[in-house]
Amino acid sequence: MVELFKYKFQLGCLAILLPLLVAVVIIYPTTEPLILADLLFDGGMALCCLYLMFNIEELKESREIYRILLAASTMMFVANFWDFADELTNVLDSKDIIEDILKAAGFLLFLFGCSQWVKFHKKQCELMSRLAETDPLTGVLNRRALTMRADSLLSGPVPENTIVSVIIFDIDHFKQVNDSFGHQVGDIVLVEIATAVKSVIRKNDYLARLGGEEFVLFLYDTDLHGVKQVAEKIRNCIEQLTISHDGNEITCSVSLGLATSCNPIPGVLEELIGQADNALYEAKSNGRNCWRVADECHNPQEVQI
Ligand SMILES: Nc1nc2c(ncn2[C@@H]2O[C@H](COP(=O)(O)OP(=O)(O)OP(=O)(O)O)[C@@H](O)[C@H]2O)c(=O)[nH]1
Repeated sequence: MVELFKYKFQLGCLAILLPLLVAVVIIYPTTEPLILADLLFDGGMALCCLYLMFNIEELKESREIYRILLAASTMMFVANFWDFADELTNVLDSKDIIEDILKAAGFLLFLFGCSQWVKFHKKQCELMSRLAETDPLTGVLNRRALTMRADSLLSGPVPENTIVSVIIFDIDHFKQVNDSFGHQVGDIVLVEIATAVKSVIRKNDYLARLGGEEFVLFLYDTDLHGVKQVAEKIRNCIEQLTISHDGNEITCSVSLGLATSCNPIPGVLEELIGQADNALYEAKSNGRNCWRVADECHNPQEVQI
């Protein structure tokens, strides 16, 4: 009901101003063109400001940015409408200076409000793209964002002989952590593990959470020797990690599957994830807390760095 009233009120305001503008054109056909143009301009500006005022009002957000824009559009509306009424009734001159000051102040405030709005909008866009790209629990990338990043990297010029690799790792017996300490502690463990892994990889390696307790790491320009070193670093750092919570000391281990490709084209990531997943399965069946390489799955070797 309130909404309807407001909508009607808005229409009502427009309905008053529009006929006034029409009246100007009809009643003053002999008016000098410049004065007529001035009248139309002031009336048009008053209408635009009124429209802006109501649109900001309808947002119902009491952010500073909207308050500034609302104040600016109100000032400009009052000044323009006043000017318009002044010219129309020929009361002229007396208050011109006040109208002009109000108009100028409103316009300056409006410009300031617009610049603030651009900054606010930029921040909102950044926040939204961060939310769309990251896993809310651990803050690492989600699978979709990882695929997009890898594909865009590989669709550009890639130097010859570039080798790309993938590591998938999964926390061992994570169900036991949840069952023993609760789901919330399980979440803390996931965050700690993601943080620990981030601390041992390069800045340009992409870490993402595939879901549950499974993570994937995309390594650009990393050959088999390199990916084995990274896998061992991760395995070792998680093995050393102790998470303290409510007097409990929680330790974990991870199993890892590795895959490498010397054909770095868009789409290769999905292929590598599939291969690394098979290798991860091998690592799990071979006692966990170890890594296996996709091509070597049928002839698994012990960790040797
Ligand atoms: N706390 C928490 N637990 C999760 C989340 N996602 C999945 N899980 C749990 O992770 C556990 C995964 O269990 P399983 O798939 O049996 O794997 P596991 O116990 O780690 O055993 P292995 O992988 O074979 O070593 C389940 O208990 C899930 O409920 C999450 O976001 N937070």
